[in-house]
Amino acid sequence: MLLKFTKMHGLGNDFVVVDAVSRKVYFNKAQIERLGDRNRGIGFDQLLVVEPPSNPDMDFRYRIYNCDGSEVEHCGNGARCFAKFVLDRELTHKRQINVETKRGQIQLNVLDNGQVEVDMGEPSFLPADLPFTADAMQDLYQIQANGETVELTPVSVGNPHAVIRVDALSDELVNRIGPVVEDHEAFPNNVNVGFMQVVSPTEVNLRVYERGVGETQACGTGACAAVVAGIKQGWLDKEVLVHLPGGDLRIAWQGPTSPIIMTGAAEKVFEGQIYL
Ligand SMILES: N[C@H](CCC[C@H](N)C(=O)O)C(=O)O
Repeated sequence: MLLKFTKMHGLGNDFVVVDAVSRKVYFNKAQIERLGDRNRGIGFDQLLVVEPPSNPDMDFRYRIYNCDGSEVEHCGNGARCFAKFVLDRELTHKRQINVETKRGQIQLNVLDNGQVEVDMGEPSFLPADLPFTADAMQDLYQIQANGETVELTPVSVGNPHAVIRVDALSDELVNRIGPVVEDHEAFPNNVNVGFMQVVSPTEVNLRVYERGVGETQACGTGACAAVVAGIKQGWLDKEVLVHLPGGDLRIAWQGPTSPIIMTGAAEKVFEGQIYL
Protein backbone atom coordinates (compact mmCIF):
# COMPACT_ATOMS: atom_id res chain seq x y z
CA MET A 1 0.00 0.00 0.00
CA LEU A 2 1.31 3.48 -0.88
CA LEU A 3 1.15 5.66 2.24
CA LYS A 4 1.16 9.48 1.97
CA PHE A 5 2.48 11.30 5.03
CA THR A 6 3.62 14.71 6.30
CA LYS A 7 6.81 15.08 8.35
CA MET A 8 6.47 17.72 11.09
CA HIS A 9 8.07 18.78 14.37
CA GLY A 10 7.33 20.74 17.51
CA LEU A 11 10.66 22.17 18.78
CA GLY A 12 12.53 19.26 17.23
CA ASN A 13 10.22 16.57 18.67
CA ASP A 14 9.45 15.01 15.31
CA PHE A 15 6.36 13.34 13.91
CA VAL A 16 5.00 11.56 10.89
CA VAL A 17 1.37 12.63 10.46
CA VAL A 18 -1.12 10.58 8.43
CA ASP A 19 -4.59 11.57 7.19
CA ALA A 20 -6.90 8.67 8.08
CA VAL A 21 -9.97 10.89 7.58
CA SER A 22 -9.90 10.87 3.77
CA ARG A 23 -9.02 7.17 3.73
CA LYS A 24 -8.99 4.66 6.60
CA VAL A 25 -5.46 3.57 7.55
CA TYR A 26 -4.47 1.00 10.17
CA PHE A 27 -0.95 0.19 11.37
CA ASN A 28 0.30 -2.84 13.26
CA LYS A 29 3.16 -2.57 15.75
CA ALA A 30 5.77 -3.89 13.30
CA GLN A 31 4.75 -1.31 10.66
CA ILE A 32 4.97 1.53 13.19
CA GLU A 33 8.42 0.42 14.32
CA ARG A 34 9.62 0.17 10.71
CA LEU A 35 8.23 3.60 9.76
CA GLY A 36 9.82 5.07 12.87
CA ASP A 37 13.23 3.53 12.20
CA ARG A 38 15.63 6.36 11.30
CA ASN A 39 17.79 4.04 9.17
CA ARG A 40 15.24 1.76 7.52
CA GLY A 41 12.10 3.86 7.51
CA ILE A 42 11.12 7.53 7.70
CA GLY A 43 12.09 8.12 11.33
CA PHE A 44 10.02 9.85 14.02
CA ASP A 45 9.59 10.16 17.78
CA GLN A 46 5.84 9.66 17.40
CA LEU A 47 3.36 8.71 14.63
CA LEU A 48 0.13 10.75 14.62
CA VAL A 49 -2.94 9.25 12.89
CA VAL A 50 -5.79 11.71 12.28
CA GLU A 51 -9.26 10.08 12.20
CA PRO A 52 -12.91 11.14 12.16
CA PRO A 53 -14.32 11.65 15.69
CA SER A 54 -16.38 8.97 17.44
CA ASN A 55 -18.23 11.78 19.29
CA PRO A 56 -20.18 14.00 16.82
CA ASP A 57 -19.50 17.05 19.04
CA MET A 58 -15.79 16.74 18.32
CA ASP A 59 -13.97 17.67 15.09
CA PHE A 60 -11.43 14.84 14.97
CA ARG A 61 -9.84 11.99 16.87
CA TYR A 62 -6.10 11.53 16.67
CA ARG A 63 -4.06 8.56 17.80
CA ILE A 64 -0.47 8.81 19.06
CA TYR A 65 2.13 6.04 18.78
CA ASN A 66 5.68 6.13 20.15
CA CYS A 67 8.37 4.86 17.78
CA ASP A 68 8.44 1.60 19.80
CA GLY A 69 4.86 1.01 18.61
CA SER A 70 3.15 1.76 21.94
CA GLU A 71 -0.06 3.80 21.71
CA VAL A 72 -0.15 6.63 24.26
CA GLU A 73 -2.70 8.96 25.83
CA HIS A 74 -1.41 12.44 25.07
CA CYS A 75 1.25 14.39 23.19
CA GLY A 76 1.69 18.13 23.62
CA ASN A 77 4.00 18.89 20.69
CA GLY A 78 1.96 16.47 18.58
CA ALA A 79 -1.27 18.32 19.37
CA ARG A 80 0.14 21.55 17.93
CA CYS A 81 1.40 19.77 14.78
CA PHE A 82 -1.99 18.03 14.43
CA ALA A 83 -3.75 21.44 14.43
CA LYS A 84 -1.43 22.79 11.70
CA PHE A 85 -1.85 19.59 9.68
CA VAL A 86 -5.67 19.61 9.56
CA LEU A 87 -5.73 23.31 8.59
CA ASP A 88 -3.00 22.93 5.94
CA ARG A 89 -4.83 19.99 4.38
CA GLU A 90 -8.16 21.84 4.64
CA LEU A 91 -9.70 19.04 6.67
CA THR A 92 -11.14 21.93 8.65
CA HIS A 93 -11.22 25.73 8.40
CA LYS A 94 -11.85 26.20 12.13
CA ARG A 95 -9.17 27.90 14.22
CA GLN A 96 -10.62 26.45 17.42
CA ILE A 97 -10.45 22.66 17.08
CA ASN A 98 -11.90 20.08 19.44
CA VAL A 99 -10.19 16.71 19.30
CA GLU A 100 -10.49 13.35 20.99
CA THR A 101 -7.38 11.60 22.22
CA LYS A 102 -6.90 8.41 24.21
CA ARG A 103 -6.78 10.55 27.39
CA GLY A 104 -9.97 12.49 26.56
CA GLN A 105 -11.00 15.71 24.84
CA ILE A 106 -8.68 18.67 24.29
CA GLN A 107 -9.16 22.04 22.62
CA LEU A 108 -6.65 23.69 20.29
CA ASN A 109 -6.56 27.37 19.29
CA VAL A 110 -4.48 28.30 16.24
CA LEU A 111 -3.20 31.85 16.89
CA ASP A 112 -2.66 34.62 14.32
CA ASN A 113 1.11 34.36 14.80
CA GLY A 114 1.01 30.70 13.70
CA GLN A 115 1.64 29.35 17.18
CA VAL A 116 -0.89 26.99 18.72
CA GLU A 117 -2.43 27.29 22.19
CA VAL A 118 -3.57 23.96 23.66
CA ASP A 119 -5.88 23.32 26.61
CA MET A 120 -4.04 20.22 27.83
CA GLY A 121 -6.64 19.30 30.44
CA GLU A 122 -6.18 19.01 34.19
CA PRO A 123 -3.16 17.26 35.75
CA SER A 124 -3.41 14.68 38.50
CA PHE A 125 -0.98 13.98 41.35
CA LEU A 126 -2.82 10.84 42.42
CA PRO A 127 -0.32 7.96 42.12
CA ALA A 128 -3.07 5.65 40.84
CA ASP A 129 -3.64 7.99 37.86
CA LEU A 130 -0.16 7.38 36.41
CA PRO A 131 -0.02 4.56 37.71
CA PHE A 132 2.73 4.85 40.33
CA THR A 133 2.96 2.31 43.15
CA ALA A 134 3.13 4.43 46.29
CA ASP A 135 1.84 3.66 49.78
CA ALA A 136 0.29 7.06 50.42
CA MET A 137 0.12 10.57 48.99
CA GLN A 138 3.28 12.55 49.68
CA ASP A 139 4.73 15.78 48.38
CA LEU A 140 7.96 14.26 47.09
CA TYR A 141 8.63 10.54 46.59
CA GLN A 142 11.89 8.62 46.63
CA ILE A 143 12.66 5.51 44.58
CA GLN A 144 15.81 3.43 44.46
CA ALA A 145 17.34 3.34 40.96
CA ASN A 146 20.51 1.33 40.42
CA GLY A 147 21.59 1.92 44.00
CA GLU A 148 20.78 5.65 43.86
CA THR A 149 17.94 7.39 45.70
CA VAL A 150 15.95 9.45 43.19
CA GLU A 151 13.54 12.10 44.53
CA LEU A 152 10.65 12.86 42.18
CA THR A 153 7.14 14.26 41.78
CA PRO A 154 4.80 11.88 39.90
CA VAL A 155 2.31 13.74 37.66
CA SER A 156 -0.29 12.53 35.18
CA VAL A 157 -1.00 14.84 32.25
CA GLY A 158 -3.08 12.07 30.76
CA ASN A 159 0.24 10.28 30.23
CA PRO A 160 2.60 9.51 33.14
CA HIS A 161 5.55 11.75 34.14
CA ALA A 162 8.22 11.64 36.85
CA VAL A 163 9.64 15.14 37.45
CA ILE A 164 13.11 15.28 39.01
CA ARG A 165 14.47 18.66 40.17
CA VAL A 166 18.21 18.98 39.58
CA ASP A 167 20.81 21.69 40.27
CA ALA A 168 22.50 21.15 36.90
CA LEU A 169 21.67 19.32 33.67
CA SER A 170 24.12 17.01 31.87
CA ASP A 171 24.11 14.22 29.28
CA GLU A 172 25.63 11.95 31.92
CA LEU A 173 22.76 12.54 34.37
CA VAL A 174 19.99 12.12 31.77
CA ASN A 175 21.57 8.98 30.29
CA ARG A 176 22.30 7.47 33.72
CA ILE A 177 18.96 8.09 35.43
CA GLY A 178 16.51 8.39 32.48
CA PRO A 179 16.46 4.75 31.29
CA VAL A 180 16.38 3.33 34.83
CA VAL A 181 13.40 5.43 35.97
CA GLU A 182 11.58 5.11 32.58
CA ASP A 183 10.95 1.37 33.12
CA HIS A 184 11.20 1.28 36.93
CA GLU A 185 8.90 -1.24 38.63
CA ALA A 186 7.24 1.63 40.55
CA PHE A 187 5.71 2.67 37.19
CA PRO A 188 3.75 -0.35 35.85
CA ASN A 189 3.03 1.43 32.53
CA ASN A 190 6.56 2.97 32.42
CA VAL A 191 6.99 6.75 32.65
CA ASN A 192 8.36 9.88 30.94
CA VAL A 193 11.27 11.25 33.00
CA GLY A 194 11.73 15.04 33.23
CA PHE A 195 14.90 16.67 34.58
CA MET A 196 14.08 20.23 35.65
CA GLN A 197 16.58 22.97 36.58
CA VAL A 198 14.78 25.93 38.17
CA VAL A 199 16.31 29.19 36.84
CA SER A 200 13.71 31.43 38.52
CA PRO A 201 10.03 31.14 39.61
CA THR A 202 9.08 31.96 36.00
CA GLU A 203 11.79 30.10 34.03
CA VAL A 204 13.15 26.54 33.93
CA ASN A 205 15.52 24.43 31.84
CA LEU A 206 14.11 20.97 31.07
CA ARG A 207 15.31 17.77 29.44
CA VAL A 208 12.95 14.80 29.02
CA TYR A 209 13.80 11.12 28.60
CA GLU A 210 10.55 10.01 27.00
CA ARG A 211 8.76 6.70 27.58
CA GLY A 212 9.04 4.50 24.50
CA VAL A 213 11.50 6.82 22.73
CA GLY A 214 14.45 8.02 24.82
CA GLU A 215 15.54 11.65 25.14
CA THR A 216 13.73 13.94 22.71
CA GLN A 217 14.55 17.54 21.80
CA ALA A 218 11.29 18.62 23.43
CA CYS A 219 8.29 17.12 25.23
CA GLY A 220 5.07 19.14 25.53
CA THR A 221 3.40 17.01 28.18
CA GLY A 222 6.77 16.86 29.94
CA ALA A 223 6.89 20.67 30.05
CA CYS A 224 3.35 20.70 31.46
CA ALA A 225 4.23 18.06 34.07
CA ALA A 226 7.39 19.90 35.15
CA VAL A 227 5.59 23.24 35.59
CA VAL A 228 2.63 21.87 37.56
CA ALA A 229 5.01 19.83 39.73
CA GLY A 230 7.06 22.98 40.38
CA ILE A 231 3.93 25.00 41.21
CA LYS A 232 2.73 22.23 43.57
CA GLN A 233 6.11 22.18 45.32
CA GLY A 234 6.13 25.98 45.68
CA TRP A 235 9.12 26.46 43.37
CA LEU A 236 7.31 28.14 40.42
CA ASP A 237 4.75 30.85 39.61
CA LYS A 238 1.54 30.23 37.61
CA GLU A 239 3.08 31.04 34.18
CA VAL A 240 6.51 29.65 33.27
CA LEU A 241 8.84 29.81 30.27
CA VAL A 242 10.26 26.33 29.69
CA HIS A 243 13.59 26.09 27.83
CA LEU A 244 13.97 22.67 26.15
CA PRO A 245 16.93 21.63 23.98
CA GLY A 246 14.76 22.17 20.87
CA GLY A 247 13.18 25.48 21.87
CA ASP A 248 10.79 27.21 24.30
CA LEU A 249 7.25 26.53 25.47
CA ARG A 250 5.05 28.79 27.60
CA ILE A 251 3.05 26.87 30.23
CA ALA A 252 0.34 28.35 32.47
CA TRP A 253 -1.63 26.68 35.27
CA GLN A 254 -3.94 28.45 37.75
CA GLY A 255 -3.97 25.53 40.20
CA PRO A 256 -6.15 22.52 41.10
CA THR A 257 -9.27 21.98 38.93
CA SER A 258 -7.73 24.27 36.28
CA PRO A 259 -6.49 23.10 32.88
CA ILE A 260 -2.87 23.48 31.84
CA ILE A 261 -2.46 25.88 28.91
CA MET A 262 0.53 25.24 26.62
CA THR A 263 1.56 27.61 23.79
CA GLY A 264 4.24 26.96 21.18
CA ALA A 265 5.24 26.46 17.56
CA ALA A 266 4.58 23.67 15.06
CA GLU A 267 6.46 23.22 11.78
CA LYS A 268 5.90 21.22 8.59
CA VAL A 269 9.14 19.85 7.09
CA PHE A 270 8.11 17.89 4.00
CA GLU A 271 5.44 15.67 2.45
CA GLY A 272 6.27 12.20 1.21
CA GLN A 273 4.99 8.77 0.35
CA ILE A 274 6.25 5.31 1.21
CA TYR A 275 5.25 1.75 0.39
CA LEU A 276 4.01 0.18 3.60
N1 LIG B 1 6.46 9.55 25.03
C1 LIG B 1 5.16 10.01 25.56
C2 LIG B 1 4.22 10.44 24.40
C3 LIG B 1 4.73 11.65 23.62
C4 LIG B 1 4.84 12.87 24.48
C5 LIG B 1 5.67 14.03 23.92
N2 LIG B 1 6.24 13.87 22.62
C6 LIG B 1 4.91 15.35 24.03
O1 LIG B 1 5.17 16.28 23.25
O2 LIG B 1 4.08 15.46 24.98
C7 LIG B 1 4.51 8.88 26.36
O3 LIG B 1 4.89 7.72 26.14
O4 LIG B 1 3.64 9.19 27.18
